[in-house]
Amino acid sequence: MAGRVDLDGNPINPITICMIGAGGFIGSHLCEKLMFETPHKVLAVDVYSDKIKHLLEPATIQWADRIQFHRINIKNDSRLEGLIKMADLTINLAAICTPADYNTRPLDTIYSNFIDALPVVKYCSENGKRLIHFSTCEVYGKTIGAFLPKDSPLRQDPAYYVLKEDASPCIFGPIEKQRWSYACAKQLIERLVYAEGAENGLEFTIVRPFNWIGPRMDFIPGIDGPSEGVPRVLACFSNNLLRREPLKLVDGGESQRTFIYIKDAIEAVLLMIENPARANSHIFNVGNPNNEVTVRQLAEMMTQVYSKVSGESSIETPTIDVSSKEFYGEGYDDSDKRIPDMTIINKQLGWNPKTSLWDLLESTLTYQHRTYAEAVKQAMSKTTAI
Ligand SMILES: NC(=O)c1ccc[n+]([C@@H]2O[C@H](COP(=O)([O-])OP(=O)(O)OC[C@H]3O[C@@H](n4cnc5c(N)ncnc54)[C@H](O)[C@@H]3O)[C@@H](O)[C@H]2O)c1
Ligand SMILES: O=c1ccn([C@@H]2O[C@H](COP(=O)(O)OP(=O)(O)O[C@H]3OC[C@@H](O)[C@H](O)[C@H]3O)[C@@H](O)[C@H]2O)c(=O)[nH]1
Repeated sequence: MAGRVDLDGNPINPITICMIGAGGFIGSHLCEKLMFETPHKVLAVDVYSDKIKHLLEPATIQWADRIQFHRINIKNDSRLEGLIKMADLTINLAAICTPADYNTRPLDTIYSNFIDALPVVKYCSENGKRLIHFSTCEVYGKTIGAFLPKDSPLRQDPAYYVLKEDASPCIFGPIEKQRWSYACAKQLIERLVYAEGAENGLEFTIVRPFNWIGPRMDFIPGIDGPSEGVPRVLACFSNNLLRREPLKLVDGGESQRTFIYIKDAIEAVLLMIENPARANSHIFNVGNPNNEVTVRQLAEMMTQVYSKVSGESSIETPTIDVSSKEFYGEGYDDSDKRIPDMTIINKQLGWNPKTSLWDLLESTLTYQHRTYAEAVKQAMSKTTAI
C-alpha cells in the first residue's frame, strides 16, 4: 500500500468515505476493495450488513479501525449529516433498484431514488463535501433505433443506439408504463446534482452502471430473500438453475444488455475516488460494450456454464417464454438495447473493462453453486416432504 500514486503521479493521501448503501451488492465489493487495497476509512451506512459482515467481524481485526458500520435508514435519521461532515467524500448507493419494484411500488421507487437522495446532496453541497452519486444506464431509456422500422438499415448504425453521456437523449415510455418511475427519478436527481455543481460549486461525479453482475447480487428467493421476491436477471436465472427449472424469458428474451464483471467496474470507481481532479463534474458510463447478448443468449450461456461448474447436465427444456404482464405485472416496459460509449471514461481515467461474459459467468456461477446449492436442495426436499 505504501507509495500509492494517482494517475498524475501525485501521492494518494488516506481519506474518510461515507458510503451510503454500503451493505448492498456494489457497496460490499467497494468496501472489500477499499479494505484490501487502500488505506482509506469507510463509514458504512445501510439498514443491512449481511453482505459486509466478513469485513466487520472481529476476525478481520486487521482493518477494524478503518471500517465502521452505522445501521441507519437515511429516510429519517438525523445522524446522517454528522457522518457526511466527518467524511471527505460521500458515495451514495442507496436505492430501490430492482425492476420488479418499479411498476408495483412506484411511490417507494420514486421516494427512494429521488426524495431520499435529496438530503445527501444538500448536506454535501452545504458542507463543501465531494459526492459520488450512483445513477443508472436506465436514464437513457430506449434507444433512438427502437423507434425505426424493424427492417431499417439505420438500426445497424451505432449513431442510433450507442449511449453517450453528453449527447444521447433520455427516452422513456408513457406515464402509465410505471417501469420508468425509476429512470425518471434517477434522471431528476442527476439534474439536481449537476445544478448544485453549476450554481453552488458542489464537487460531484455521477456514475451510470450498465448491468454490473457478480457474487452477492440480490438474493435467491426462499433462501436469503422472500420466496415470492423477483430479483434482477442474474439471480432469477441462478435460482432457476439451482432448482433445475426452466429459465423464464420475458417477452421472448429479445432485449439486449451488456454485462460487466463487478470487479472490473469497481476498478473504475476506485479511480474516480482517487483522482478527483479527473473525475469531478463528469458523468461516467461504466460498462463493457464487448459483452453484449440478448437475454435469450444470456440464458443459454448461463445454462452451459452452470452445467460445467456444477457437473450436472442441463434439463430437457432449459427455457420457457413468459409475458411481461405475467412476470412483472401491469405497467412493465423495457430498454431495448444498452451499449455504453466509453470515450469519456477512457479519456479521463484511462479505464477499460477486462473480463469476458463467459469468464465472469464462470466465476459468478461457481460462487452461486458453492453458496446456495445445498440450501436449495434442503429447501426443496422440505417442500416435497410436506
Ligand atoms: N448493479 C447494477 O448493475 C446497477 C445498475 C445501475 C444502477 N445501479 C445503482 O447502483 C446503486 C447500488 O446498486 P446495487 O446493485 O448495489 O443495489 P443493492 O440493492 O444491492 O444495494 C443498495 C443498498 O442500499 C441500501 N438502502 C436502500 N435504501 C436505504 C435507506 N433508506 N437507508 C439506508 N440504506 C438503504 C439497501 O439496503 C442496499 O443494501 C443503486 O443506486 C442502483 O440504482 C446499479
Ligand atoms: O427471469 C427473468 C428476469 C429478467 N428478465 C429480463 O432480463 C432483462 C434484464 O433484467 P434485469 O432484472 O437485470 O434488469 P434491467 O437490466 O432491465 O434493469 C436494471 O438495469 C440497471 C439498474 O438500474 C437496475 O439494476 C435495473 O433497473 C430484462 O429484459 C428482463 O425483462 C427475464 O427475461 N427473465
